[in-house]
Amino acid sequence: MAIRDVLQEHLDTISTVDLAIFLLSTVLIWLAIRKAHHATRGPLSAFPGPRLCAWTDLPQGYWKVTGREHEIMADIHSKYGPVVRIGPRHLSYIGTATIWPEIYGEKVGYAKCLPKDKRLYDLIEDCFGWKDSLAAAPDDHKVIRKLVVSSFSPRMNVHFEPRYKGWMKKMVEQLVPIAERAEIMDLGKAFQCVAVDLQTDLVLSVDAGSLKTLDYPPTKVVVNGSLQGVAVAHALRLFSPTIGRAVQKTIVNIPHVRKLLDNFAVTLSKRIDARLADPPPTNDVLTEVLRKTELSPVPIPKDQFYSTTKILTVAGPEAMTSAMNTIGYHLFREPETFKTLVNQIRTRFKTQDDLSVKALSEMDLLTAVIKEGHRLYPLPPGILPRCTPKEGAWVQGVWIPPNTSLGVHQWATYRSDTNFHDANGYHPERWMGHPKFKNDRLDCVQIFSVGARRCPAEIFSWYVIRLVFASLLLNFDIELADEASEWPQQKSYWIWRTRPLMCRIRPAKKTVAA
Ligand code: HEM
Repeated sequence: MAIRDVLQEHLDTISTVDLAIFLLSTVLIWLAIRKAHHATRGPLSAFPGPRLCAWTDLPQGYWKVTGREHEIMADIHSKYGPVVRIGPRHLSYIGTATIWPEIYGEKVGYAKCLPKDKRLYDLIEDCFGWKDSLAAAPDDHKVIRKLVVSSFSPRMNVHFEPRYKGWMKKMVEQLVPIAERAEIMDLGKAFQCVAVDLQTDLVLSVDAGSLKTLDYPPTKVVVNGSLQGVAVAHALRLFSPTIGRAVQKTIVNIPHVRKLLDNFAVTLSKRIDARLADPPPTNDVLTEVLRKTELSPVPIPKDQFYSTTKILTVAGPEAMTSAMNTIGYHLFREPETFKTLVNQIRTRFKTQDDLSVKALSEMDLLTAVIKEGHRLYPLPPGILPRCTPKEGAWVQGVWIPPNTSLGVHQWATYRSDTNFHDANGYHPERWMGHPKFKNDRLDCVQIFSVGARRCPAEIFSWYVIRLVFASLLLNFDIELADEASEWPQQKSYWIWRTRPLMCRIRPAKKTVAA
């Protein structure tokens, strides 16, 4: 019998359902073999890591949702080494002075910077519809960034110094009555309020009025309320960008959530419109942004201009507050460092008016305290993910295949014993050349990132953080309250969900007994 006849005979006896099951099984088996090959023999199989992570992004997604991803990743790095495979297409690195520029720096010229991993960065655009510089694609980013960098130049910081000092005075005035009653308060509120008011004034010449109430502004409610949702959306996008986006769209369109997000965006838009209609007598950041917009050889779309202005008034204060919380918490719980710094400040400056950005930048202990705080609770604690392009990329002499998400894990880097002596301990003296810490790799700390997409407001942040702490220590005696004992247990959902920083404040004595 010819082969054709045999096949014909069998096909006649196979039902359509059997055929469908057969085809489906074949596809599933083929997919399973492909997955197994990618997990165990693919180009990333040479990297160590938890076995399940080579097969699926589920563990990584789960860690993100728990809010404890930072600690889990530090454990994973100490078990598997400096480069770990944390997903089928994900690598996490312990940062060093050379790894940072390799992943985040310009490779050859600007265009060769690794693009951001959209699975995280598109989340913001999909929530608010903002096309800001954080999430912008490389070409758009090039244009948007020019709008903001000059606003934070050293020259502009000198121009803005009287404004900074004005806001410090207002913060102190608001805290004086509380100190006179020796009350316990959440000092995090003072950090948040001064950051929001100062920044809104700087960008839009508007008084946001937060310090007047000394309470968290409405933006904080939106940010804190959405953090875990953002982590869930991110986790789903790792698993499947399409499903993740669909679920996120469903959530943000729940009427209550939509209203909250829209109110948030509309309030900001109205503030920008009001400022545009009524220019202030002295230049603010928007003056600079408008000037750059007019000079730009490429027309800047209106939505990009608004989004950029919005991100400056929202992302900045959030980052500053988070940084000041961690710097404060660690400083206030170390009596020796605290007393030494207080005495230095009260000896050098007699009144609030004496504080100047230049003089403060010469105070080594203050600088060290800020750096050590940044190191212990970096923002963000996790990875700023980048993605390899279609031709792949070379990192540390190893070829990484296309569409691999990779980045430096900040928390794991800064808590690694390979980089720091007593990595989990608080030692500002490591930044002051103390011999005990001579082997510390201080240059692996890049809290503001590096390369074309690093933070444009680094100098500004330094100025303001120094002024805030000097103002507090000059005017108040501060003590951590028992209620602050749980502060370190705060969770991270890409950024920190900060816990209250409960402190008792009193009017300052002249110097503090050593
Ligand atoms: C201690 C405070 C701050 C820290 C630790 C910090 C950290 C960072 C980091 C790590 C990035 C890179 C993000 C990425 O690669 O996705 C970044 C970007 C950015 N930061 Fe900051 N930042 C701080 C304060 C501020 C302030 C006060 C402002 C606003 C005035 C600001 C505005 C921005 C903007 C606009 C970007 C996007 C830059 C770009 O894409 O070109 N930051 N920041």
